This record gives sequence, structure tokens and C-alpha cells, in this order.
Amino acid sequence: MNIPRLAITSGEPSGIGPDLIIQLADTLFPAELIVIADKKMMQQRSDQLGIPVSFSDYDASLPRAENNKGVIKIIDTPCTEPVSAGILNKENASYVLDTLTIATKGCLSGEFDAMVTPPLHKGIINESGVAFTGHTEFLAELTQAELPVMMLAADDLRVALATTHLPLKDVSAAITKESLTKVISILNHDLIHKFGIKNPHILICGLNPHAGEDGHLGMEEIDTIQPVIKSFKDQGMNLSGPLPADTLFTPKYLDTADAVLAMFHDQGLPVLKHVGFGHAINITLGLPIIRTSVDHGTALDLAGTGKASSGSMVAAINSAILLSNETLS
Ligand SMILES: NC(=O)c1ccc[n+]([C@@H]2O[C@H](COP(=O)([O-])OP(=O)(O)OC[C@H]3O[C@@H](n4cnc5c(N)ncnc54)[C@H](O)[C@@H]3O)[C@@H](O)[C@H]2O)c1
Ligand SMILES: N[C@H](C(=O)O)[C@H](O)COP(=O)(O)O
Repeated sequence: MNIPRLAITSGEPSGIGPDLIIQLADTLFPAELIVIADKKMMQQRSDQLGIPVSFSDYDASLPRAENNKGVIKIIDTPCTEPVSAGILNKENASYVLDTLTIATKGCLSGEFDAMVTPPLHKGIINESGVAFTGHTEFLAELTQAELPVMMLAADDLRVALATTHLPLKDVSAAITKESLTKVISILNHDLIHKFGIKNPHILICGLNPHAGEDGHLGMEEIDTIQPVIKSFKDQGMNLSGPLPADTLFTPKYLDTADAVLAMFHDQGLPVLKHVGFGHAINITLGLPIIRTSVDHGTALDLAGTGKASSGSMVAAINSAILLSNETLS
């Protein structure tokens, strides 16, 4: 059997990413997990948490093998400055990006089957002078993907986004017939090919209150969203919408749906995190590689305390393993 080999980045080194990796070092997954992180920083966090771990330097020439309990296979990638749990340092932003680049290149070359990313801090990367909006957009650029689609999933609920990390004032202009067509195509394709769902039923949110109230509360539904949905439905795709987002997330609609497409970040993700925070996953669709992530951020208040829950990290690793083996369903 081919053991999936996953690259695990540390995320923001002063956040809870290192904690989660250390807390899970005793958990055995049916995969080989290769952590891309600063070994010294990881050792310090292990000491701070009081969770003993040992490290084994990753050797690409060795055959794949599942991890041993308590042993972290690592690609030692140095931070620029020493790390204090809970305290951001912009000097270490380039380290965070380095770990992502190593993982992505390894996925593109086939050395890794997938990458799993604990949380990074978007703000501190920007403060270091690098314009950065999120893993989703960064990985799309690195892999030259035309358009990434962010999707979070918890239990039976899957919520994808038509726009990713955008200020609210820019959302309407970003939703064009072209962009929406690409997003829906990617979502439909990946639900079929990554999740094994035949002819997925996708519910599409309106952008405006009450899906625009027939044009009295906004024209985006009439001008942009409806024509795109009609064009796909004419081709046989199973779409419903645009539906008012306030009532779409109720059992009457969700019970028939395989996924919801929200128009912007805070239209869809609060609902998903309300039902699933702590065990949901974030998956980037539309990339030539497999990438999953957690549903939470850097939680600087919890770094080094041992209080961070690893539920979402476990879910992100397990889904990356399933996706590496075939599909999630
Ligand atoms: N996948 C990612 O890289 C990712 C995801 C979300 C947010 N972020 C980034 O994280 C930073 C902080 O974001 P935020 O403060 O909005 O959200 P956050 O998720 O870091 O924190 C929100 C709240 O949830 C708690 N929390 C978070 N993770 C937890 C865990 N594993 N166990 C227990 N409690 C947990 C925190 O203590 C806090 O009270 C921002 O820079 C944001 O952009 C990154
Ligand atoms: N939008 C995500 C969330 O709220 O969970 C998070 O910011 C992570 O996004 P990236 O995977 O693009 O970093």
C-alpha cells in the first residue's frame, strides 16, 4: 500500500500551530507526516508545553513509513529571530512563507501527496512588507492556479465562497459573470472529483438582503448571479438560487444540498463555524495540489498554554489523507 506523505507547515511560529503538531505527536495517522518547521522553536515549545517529543530529520531517499509515536519527522527550516509563544515578530514572516513554498514545491513535484497548514497570521506578514491575503491566494499564485475557491466543511455542511479575503466594499465589483462562472465550475468539478458526489446540488446565495428583493435592494442578482445560474442549469447542472442567505441555511434547503456557495467570507463562514468550529476543515479547491487547513486562527492567547484544541487539525490531516488516497466520501 502506498502510504500518503503529507507536508505539515508550522504556521505562525508564535501561534498555536507548533502546539498542535506537538500535541499530536503521539497520535498515529495512516500516513507519513513531514513537518516543515524550525526545529529549535519546536523543541522550545515542547519544553514549554511539557510534552516531550523527539525529532528525526526527514530523508527523502528513505522509503515512506508511518510516524513513530512521539517522533516528529522534520525538515528543519530556520526562523529569522527567536520565537516567544503568543508574541508576533514580523522578522519571522519570511519563515512562514518559506515553509509554505517548500511544502507547495514538494506537492507539485509529487514528493508530498498533500499539504496541511496550521494557521498563520495575515497581518504580521503584511507588516513585514509582503502583501498577503491568505494561504488560499498565496498557494494559487505559487501553483499558477487560475482561481482558487475556499471551501470549509463540517459534518454534512460544505460552504464555498465566491470571493475570499476581500474588504466588504470590494465584494460586489469582484463578483462578475466571468468570476462566478469559474467559481461554480471549480466547485462543481471538485465536488464530483474530490468528494465523489455525482451531479452535486449547489445552493447559491444572493448577495443582497432577500436576494435583492426583485431589484429593489440591489441589482447583482438580476444582472450577474441569475444569468450565470441559468446558463449552468441549461447545461444540466443542479443549482438552486440565488436564494436569500438568511433563510438558505435552514434544514428545508440544506437537507437537499451538497454545498452552499456564499458570495463573501462573512456571509458563509459564521454559519459554518457556528455548527462546526473545532472540527471543521478548510480546503482549497481549484489548485493542482491538495491542501487542507484548520477552521481557526493563530489563537495567540492560547499559544504555549496547552489549551488549544487539536480537533480541527486532526480533521484537516484525516481529510488530506483521504483526499490523497482518492476522494473524501
Ligand atoms: N487557516 C489559517 O491560516 C487561519 C484561519 C483563520 C484565521 N487566521 C488568522 O489568525 C489570526 C487570528 O484570527 P482570529 O483572532 O480572528 O481567530 P482565532 O481563531 O485565532 O481566535 C478566535 C477565538 O477562538 C479561539 N480559538 C482559536 N483556535 C482555537 C483552538 N484550536 N482551540 C481553542 N480555542 C481556539 C481563540 O482563543 C479566540 O478566542 C488572524 O491573523 C487570522 O487572519 C488564519
Ligand atoms: N478564511 C479562513 C477562515 O476564516 O477560517 C482563514 O482566514 C484561512 O484562510 P486561508 O486558508 O486562505 O489562509
